[in-house]
Formats: sequence, C-alpha cells, structure tokens
Amino acid sequence: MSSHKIFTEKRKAIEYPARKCTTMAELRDEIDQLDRVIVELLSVRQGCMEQAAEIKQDRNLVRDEERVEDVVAKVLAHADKVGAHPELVEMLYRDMIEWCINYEMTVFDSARDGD
Ligand SMILES: O=C(O)C(=O)C[C@]1(C(=O)O)C=C[C@@H](O)C=C1
Repeated sequence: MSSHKIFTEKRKAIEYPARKCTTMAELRDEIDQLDRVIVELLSVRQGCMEQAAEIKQDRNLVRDEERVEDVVAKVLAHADKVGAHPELVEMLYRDMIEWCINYEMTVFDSARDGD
C-alpha cells in the first residue's frame, strides 16, 4: 500500500507507515496520536451499532454469526494487503465484535423498554 497521511483533529499529520523516530518520547507521541485516531474510529463504529439496533426489528437478529465471519474474513484479507499481523487483527476484531453484540443488545432493549 502506498504511503499517505491521516490528519488528527489538530491537523497534525500521521504518516503511513509511521514516521521514523529516534527517541522514545518522539515515538510515544506518535503512538499517542495514532491512539486518538483509533479511538475516534472506534467511536464511529460504535455509532453504527446504535443504528443497527434501531434497524433490526428482532432481537434474534443482533447476533449474526455469518456476518461476523464475513467481517473477520474481510479484515484479514485487508491485513494481509497492508502488512498488519493477522493474529493481532483477528483477536482484536473477534473481541470487539463480541463487545459490539452486547452493546447492540443493550441499545436494542433500552430503545424498546416498556413496549
Ligand atoms: O452487521 C451487523 O449485523 C452488525 O450488527 C454489526 C456487527 C459488527 O460488529 O460488525 C455486530 C453484530 C453482528 O453479529 C455482526 C456484525
């Protein structure tokens, strides 16, 4: 994948791949910036679960194992393309999706509380 830049909210550029650092302080600053972007993306993904809980009309549709495997297969294919370690990606995704399913169920239930 070609190199590119992602901008943080303060328009600080994050380089892809990461810029070469010579000190731990510099490297940790780079990691802190990356973590902010990752957390923002997680927040966007979390918002998608809130929409899913609204769109799905049956609680039994919240957990969709076929879709879970589809998501994992797609992120693994992308990991392979960009050089991310498949074990890291698969572990994080399976844990995250499990969390998302529970969150979606909570949102589903609270939106229909008293119905
Ligand atoms: O695709 C869905 O149906 C979702 O609700 C999203 C999502 C996910 O986190 O990607 C979460 C729960 C489902 O079991 C499958 C996938």
